[in-house]
Amino acid sequence: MPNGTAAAATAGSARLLLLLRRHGHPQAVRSIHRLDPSDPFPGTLGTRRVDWKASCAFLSSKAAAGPDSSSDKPLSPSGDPPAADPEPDDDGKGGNHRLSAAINGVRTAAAPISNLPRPLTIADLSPAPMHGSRLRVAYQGVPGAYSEAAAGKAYPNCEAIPCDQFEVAFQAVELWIADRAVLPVENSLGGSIHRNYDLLLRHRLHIVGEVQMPVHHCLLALPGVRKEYLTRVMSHPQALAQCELTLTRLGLNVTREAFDDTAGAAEHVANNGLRDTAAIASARAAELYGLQVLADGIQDDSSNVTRFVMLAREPIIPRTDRPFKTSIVFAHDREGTSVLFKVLSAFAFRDISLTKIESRPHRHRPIRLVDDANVGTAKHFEYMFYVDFEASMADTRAQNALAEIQEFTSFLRVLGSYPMDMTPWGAPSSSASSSTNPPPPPPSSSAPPSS
Ligand SMILES: O=C(O)C(=O)C[C@]1(C(=O)O)C=C[C@@H](O)C=C1
Repeated sequence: MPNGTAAAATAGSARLLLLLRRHGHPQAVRSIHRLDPSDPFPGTLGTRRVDWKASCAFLSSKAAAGPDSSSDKPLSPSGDPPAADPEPDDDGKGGNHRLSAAINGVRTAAAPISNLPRPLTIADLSPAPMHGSRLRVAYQGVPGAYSEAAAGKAYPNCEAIPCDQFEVAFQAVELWIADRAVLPVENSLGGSIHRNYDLLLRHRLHIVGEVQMPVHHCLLALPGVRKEYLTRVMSHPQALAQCELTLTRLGLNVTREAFDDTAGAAEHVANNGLRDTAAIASARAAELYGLQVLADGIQDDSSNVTRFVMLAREPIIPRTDRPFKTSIVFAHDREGTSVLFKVLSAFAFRDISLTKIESRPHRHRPIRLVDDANVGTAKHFEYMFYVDFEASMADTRAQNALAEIQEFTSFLRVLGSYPMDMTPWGAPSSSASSSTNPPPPPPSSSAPPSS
C-alpha cells in the first residue's frame, strides 16, 4: 500500500474509532446516562410466564455453577459486565475457546508456563457466548409468536428465550442471561413500534442486525367453534390493527381485546376454553396450542412485513464490503426549526438515502450529558429523532455526515451500524412466516448448553 494511502487509512480508522467512541461505543457512551428516577427496570425480570421463570431458574443455576458461565464474567457492582467480548459478526456462530483456558482458573500441569499473550486469530473474532455453543436469543412473547420466528431467521439454531415484556428482553441481554435480543421496530401496515424506540434510548444495547419477516395472520379458535359464535377477538395490538379491515369484511360482530403477543392470545383462548373468543396469531401458534384455523391470511395487505432489529451488548465492526445500514438518535435544544433540515441535508449532500425517520416526544424524561471535565447536566429535549440511513459507519461519507450533524445537535448517539436485510418489503407472504424461515425449537425442548 503506498504510504499516502496507508496514512489515509490510518487517519480514517482513527476517525471512525473516535466517532464510534463519541457516539455509541460503550467506553464513550458512559458520558450519557438515564436520569429517570421512576425507571421501572431495576430488579424486575418478569415472572408471568412459566417458561420464562423456568429459563431464568435454569440460567441462574448455570451462571452460579458453570465454569464457563458467569464465573468468568461476573457482573460488576454496577451491574455492568466487566469486559467486552469482541462482537464478532452478525451471524451468531462461534465459541469461547480463547477465554476458557485463561479464565477457567486452574492451570493444568501440562499447560505451557509462558504467560505471554498469544496472538489473536481469526477464530477469536467469532461470537463468544459464554455458556455453550448455542446462542441464546431473547424475544418478547411466547412460543409461536412472530418474534420467535424472527429470532430463528436472525440466528438459525439459536435457543429462543421467551420474555413477557420488551424491557425484559433488553435486560436479559444486559444481565448476560441472553446473548442477543430480537425485537420488532416497525411494520409495513401498522407503522412503528414506539415502545422499542424508547427502550433503545433508555438501554445501552447496540443494534447488530435487522431481519424482515412476512407476517401471515390466521384467525384461530377452539376446535368446533364457528365464526358465528364469536363475540371477541384478542391479539397483539399491532396484529389487531393489521387485520382491522378483514375482520369487518368477514362480518364478525366482535370486540377487540389487546393481548401481550399474538401467540399468548392463542394460548389464553386454549387454556381457558374460551368458545366465544378467537385469537389472531400464526399457524404455528394454532399447532402449538391445539386451535383450528377459521380463516387464513387475514392481514389487510398480502405483503405485511415486520422489521426486527437484533441487539447485543457490543457493537459489530462496521464494514463496507456489503450493504450496511446505520441507526442514530439525536436531539437539539436550540431555538429554531432548521436543525432537522440541516441534519437531513447532511445526508442528502452526500447521496446517503434515509430509510426511516421517527420522532418521539421526550419532554418529561431528562438525559444526562457529561462534558469533558465529567460534569453532568440534566437536559430536557422536546423530541428525539431517530434516523436510519443506508451507509456503514466505516464509510467516510457517513463519518463526515455525522461529524457535521454533531455540530448542530446537542445529543447524538449511534444505535448501531449493521448489515441490511435485503428482503424486499413487498415480498409476498404467501404462507405462514415460519414456513420459509422455520423458528427455532421451543426453548423448553432445547438441549441445555454444554458446560
Ligand atoms: O405478538 C407477536 O407475535 C409478536 O411477535 C409481536 C408483533 C409486533 O410487536 O408487531 C410482531 C409482528 C407482528 O407485526 C405482530 C406482532
